[in-house]
Amino acid sequence: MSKATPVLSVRGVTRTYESMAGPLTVLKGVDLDVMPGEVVGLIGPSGSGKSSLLHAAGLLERPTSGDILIDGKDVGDLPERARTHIRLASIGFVYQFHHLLAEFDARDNVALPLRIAGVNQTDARARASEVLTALGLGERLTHQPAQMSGGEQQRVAVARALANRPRLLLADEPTGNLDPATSQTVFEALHDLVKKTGVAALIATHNMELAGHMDRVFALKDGHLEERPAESHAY
Ligand SMILES: Nc1ncnc2c1ncn2[C@@H]1O[C@H](COP(=O)(O)OP(=O)(O)OP(=O)(O)O)[C@@H](O)[C@H]1O
Repeated sequence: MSKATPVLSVRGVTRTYESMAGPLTVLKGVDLDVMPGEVVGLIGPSGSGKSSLLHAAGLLERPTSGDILIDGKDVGDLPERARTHIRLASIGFVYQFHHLLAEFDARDNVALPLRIAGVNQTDARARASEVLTALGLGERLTHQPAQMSGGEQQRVAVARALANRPRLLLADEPTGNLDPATSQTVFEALHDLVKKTGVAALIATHNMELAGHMDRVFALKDGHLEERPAESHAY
């Protein structure tokens, strides 16, 4: 039986920034595979390079060296247009701050990227409603961000990232702005949907309680990834 292909493969990735004090290498040869339906946690102190790794994995930046493979395909040598296409079609992002559009309701915030991807209004709204309902927001479809709690707003951001049915979900401190109980609710909703849809998820977090519920956890230390022993007890 052939082994499944990872959705994301990071191979020997390095990232060096030029700074006033000289070159700063934050990633020193990172290897990581994330499989379909897997939730992988990325931990490490502030400045250890978590966002740098997510930006490389999300094709937002090119690593200094090493390869990024999406569904087994090396995307490093592709022109920017092709990388943008893969990003729009296959990768969803969730950030610490939701960046929802204030004048749009929940459904239209989620439908917007689908409209940009060419889905018609009726279908985009139907799919947005479906994902929002799956995240427990069926009663909030026509609420604007200001009419929702922080946790609800962040679940809308998760719905927006997943509405296009991406292969890969990248989240940078998705619950960093929420209180512990709300963090847990948002994470549970995200985790549940990842497991249902089979998307591969890589989630940077400072929240060790949440990290304990992920399938595997890696710590970034001195530019390298170290796997942390599983203490996970799945939801
Ligand atoms: N564009 C840049 N130019 C120069 N240095 C940068 C740049 N981006 C990041 N850095 C530096 O690289 C290091 C890693 O940053 P990064 O944002 O990846 O860390 P992080 O682990 O995500 O931190 P945090 O948990 O605070 O978000 C930091 O020291 C940061 O100052």
